[in-house]
Amino acid sequence: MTQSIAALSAVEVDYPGRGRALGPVDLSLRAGEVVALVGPSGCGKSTALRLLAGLEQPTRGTVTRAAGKGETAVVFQAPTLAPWLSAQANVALPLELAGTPRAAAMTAAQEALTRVGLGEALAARPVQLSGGMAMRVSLARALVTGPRLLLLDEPFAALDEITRRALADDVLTLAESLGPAMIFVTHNVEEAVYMAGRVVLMSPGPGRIAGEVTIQGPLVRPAGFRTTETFRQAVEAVSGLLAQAGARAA
Ligand SMILES: Nc1ncnc2c1ncn2[C@@H]1O[C@H](COP(=O)(O)OP(=O)(O)OP(=O)(O)O)[C@@H](O)[C@H]1O
Repeated sequence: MTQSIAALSAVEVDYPGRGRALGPVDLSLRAGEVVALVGPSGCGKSTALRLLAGLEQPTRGTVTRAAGKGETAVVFQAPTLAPWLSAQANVALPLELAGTPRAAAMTAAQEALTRVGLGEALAARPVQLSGGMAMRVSLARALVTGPRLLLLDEPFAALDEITRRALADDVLTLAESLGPAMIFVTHNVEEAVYMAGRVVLMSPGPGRIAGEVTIQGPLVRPAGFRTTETFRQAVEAVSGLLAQAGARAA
């Protein structure tokens, strides 16, 4: 059986004054797999991601993480780049903080930026970057340390459709060559089905796993995948489950 990189077992989260926000939830991420987390607003997707990242502890239940802190990378919707640093220095930062000498960190950052198509924008400051470029820098910064686990919280939500689609392909190509287990939150059903081998649906009140849809096919999707019957059926299945989860939320 493929190794579990991170797992939630019978996990529950209570927030003071709010009661149970999440659980019980069981969710396991295997090495090299791409999982999408979809569900109505407030159903606990970000909380589940923070637990898997080790950024938050559950009230009850167990979080198992084979990927250590230094092997886990998180990308948020807002790129959170340091405005006073160049793109290259931003990407080099996590390596430098981990003790890599500056010259080696800058070389690795150049390679990572080249991989995401920004080899010509090394010296650019964040203010000079478009939203899509800033997200690419964020991705390069997340991947430069060679994480075993990559978590993305609505990474493309602020971007236009064409940029989203280009980035989706880039992320899959990078995931294929670098091999981290990847889990991302999205509100976009087509994006979830396109990018993930497994779409996990959550329902609110408290947040639970409401269902799961597996999508066959290679990690890097072939041209025209969005027009295939496999894609259409998976979108229909996820949309059906999402409607049920939403009805429970209403
Ligand atoms: N630190 C906190 N204190 C109190 N309540 C919280 C805290 N963090 C999250 N919550 C609550 O827990 C529930 C789950 O929140 P979470 O952000 O995980 O949901 P989500 O599915 O990611 O939502 P969205 O899609 O809107 O981003 C929500 O009702 C939220 O208000």
